[in-house]
Amino acid sequence: MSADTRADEAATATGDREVGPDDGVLAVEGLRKEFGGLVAVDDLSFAVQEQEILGFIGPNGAGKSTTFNCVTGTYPPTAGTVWYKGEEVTGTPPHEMVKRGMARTFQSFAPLEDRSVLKNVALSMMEDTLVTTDGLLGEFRSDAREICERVGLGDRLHQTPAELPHAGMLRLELGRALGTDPDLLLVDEPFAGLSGPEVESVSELLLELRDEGMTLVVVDHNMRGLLQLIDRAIVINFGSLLAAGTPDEIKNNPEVQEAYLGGGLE
Ligand SMILES: Nc1ncnc2c1ncn2[C@@H]1O[C@H](COP(=O)(O)OP(=O)(O)OP(=O)(O)O)[C@@H](O)[C@H]1O
Repeated sequence: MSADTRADEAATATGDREVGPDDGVLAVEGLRKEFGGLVAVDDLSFAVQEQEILGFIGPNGAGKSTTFNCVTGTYPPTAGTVWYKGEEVTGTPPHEMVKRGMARTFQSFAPLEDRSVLKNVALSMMEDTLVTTDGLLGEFRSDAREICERVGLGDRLHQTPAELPHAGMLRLELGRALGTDPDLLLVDEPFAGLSGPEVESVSELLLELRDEGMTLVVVDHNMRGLLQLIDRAIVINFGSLLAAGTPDEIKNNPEVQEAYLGGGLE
């Protein structure tokens, strides 16, 4: 990353400069989301560069999921602008954002419980196809199998979600998102409940996706896992931007340490 880009990002992070449509593959300016009297996200601006892995960090209730929900069209923002690939997409509904190449995973898994792993992934690939017969699903089956293998579920194709261990559910959630063939993937807590080796394995998969051209935004509470994975992070607290920088800059930022852990980021 050039010194100019870094300086620009620093200016953005401190609110010295407005974010615009050309600032990244995803650009967000002045995002605000209110729920009744509660301000969950307050004047948040950031940009995500193509093919980077951006960490999205903040304590519980900081507004991370709400930001994801506003960016992906699940919630209409109260104010602010979202651009994706240079086009304004503020308030565009989720199915339209998926068509434009943006996918997300959820903290709470919602696969179709009565369908196999393979069918769950195949169904995510069908987009607007309004047919759910096994015959039509068959067209998607070989690509779905490849995705299942990719996310480490190649030996569990015919199991139902209920038969999967926690890490398997997480992999299925990733598989269902990959089934939509995204250019930008927002990943909500990919490491939650995973063992050390599982964190490493999921990290490797996310890095591979990035190396193949995908852009990723990743939220997680596992700071150690996250800081090893990401190129850059933004930190929010009480819905507002607190800091932006490289993993080292984030680790050494006293405000971040204070807000996130009450000092001492490991
Ligand atoms: N649908 C909603 N209705 C009302 N309040 C909401 C809603 N969604 C989120 N909030 C509130 O908005 C604030 C931000 O929540 P959000 O889930 O975005 O935080 P978060 O950073 O993702 O937290 P966590 O790490 O615990 O998932 C919280 O105070 C939360 O209670």
